[in-house]
Amino acid sequence: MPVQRLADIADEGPHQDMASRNVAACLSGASVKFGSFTALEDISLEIGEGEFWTILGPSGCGKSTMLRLVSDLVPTATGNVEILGKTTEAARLAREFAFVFQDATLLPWRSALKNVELPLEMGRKRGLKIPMSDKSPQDLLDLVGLKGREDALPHELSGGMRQRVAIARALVCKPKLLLMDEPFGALDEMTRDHLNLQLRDIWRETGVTILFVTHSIPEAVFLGQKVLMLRANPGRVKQVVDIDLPSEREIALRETPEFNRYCGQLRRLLEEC
Ligand SMILES: Nc1ncnc2c1ncn2[C@@H]1O[C@H](COP(=O)(O)OP(=O)(O)OP(=O)(O)O)[C@@H](O)[C@H]1O
Repeated sequence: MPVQRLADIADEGPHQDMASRNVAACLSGASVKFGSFTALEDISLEIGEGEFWTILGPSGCGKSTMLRLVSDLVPTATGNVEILGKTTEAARLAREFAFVFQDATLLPWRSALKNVELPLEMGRKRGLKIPMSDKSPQDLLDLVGLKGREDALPHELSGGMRQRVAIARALVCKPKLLLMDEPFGALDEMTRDHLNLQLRDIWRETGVTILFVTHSIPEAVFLGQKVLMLRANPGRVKQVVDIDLPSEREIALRETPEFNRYCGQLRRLLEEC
């Protein structure tokens, strides 16, 4: 599958200056309970605007719950969560964030372009003043490498293409925060590699903050500036690992000793969780 790369990206742009960063998400001693079960406990984190965080941890440790907490889908039992200085509810109403799930959840009777336009249409129908990307839905489809496939119906697209439509749809309301829950988990390795490259490009082009849940250690290292390792029972922060790798990431990076050192470090951390 040909990959459309963004040739004109010269540097890290807004992502470079980590010292003077604004905060996209601030969690202070946040816990989540389901009945008497504590899913997340005492989570304190500051995620800077424009940063790319990946989240790893054993099955059931609370990775998805963490995204649901940030996106106002589950309440805090204790502690506090702020998104761009707002409550999670205010951030949700202002459409500060968007979700991409493992399943693209496209409407099967609408074309790729019509699926991308859907959030704008729904906003208009409800009379909501919603933010719009500087890029048109067509531009966003181009950005994710689907130029020429705008009229295709979801069943005419591959799984990877459907996920790209879902990413374009997530970007159409210009979210400041993109929450991605194993979006490439069901795809074959080659397609996943291509989409990893494209996602890095999209991140650098748009400046969006990304929280990305994955089960794959190499994917977490390849994508992230920081890897959040959660441990289980109850879900707590095990460690945040800074990934100090070049900002230009090509697939060949995965064969370097530095990359494999990070993978080894995270594998050992995961074994301790
Ligand atoms: N609505 C709910 N009601 C009760 N328990 C829940 C609910 N949602 C999640 N849980 C529990 O909270 C814990 C964390 O679930 P979560 O889905 O966040 O884990 P995860 O790390 O994303 O798992 P996986 O890696 O397997 O996808 C699990 O024990 C799960 O059973």
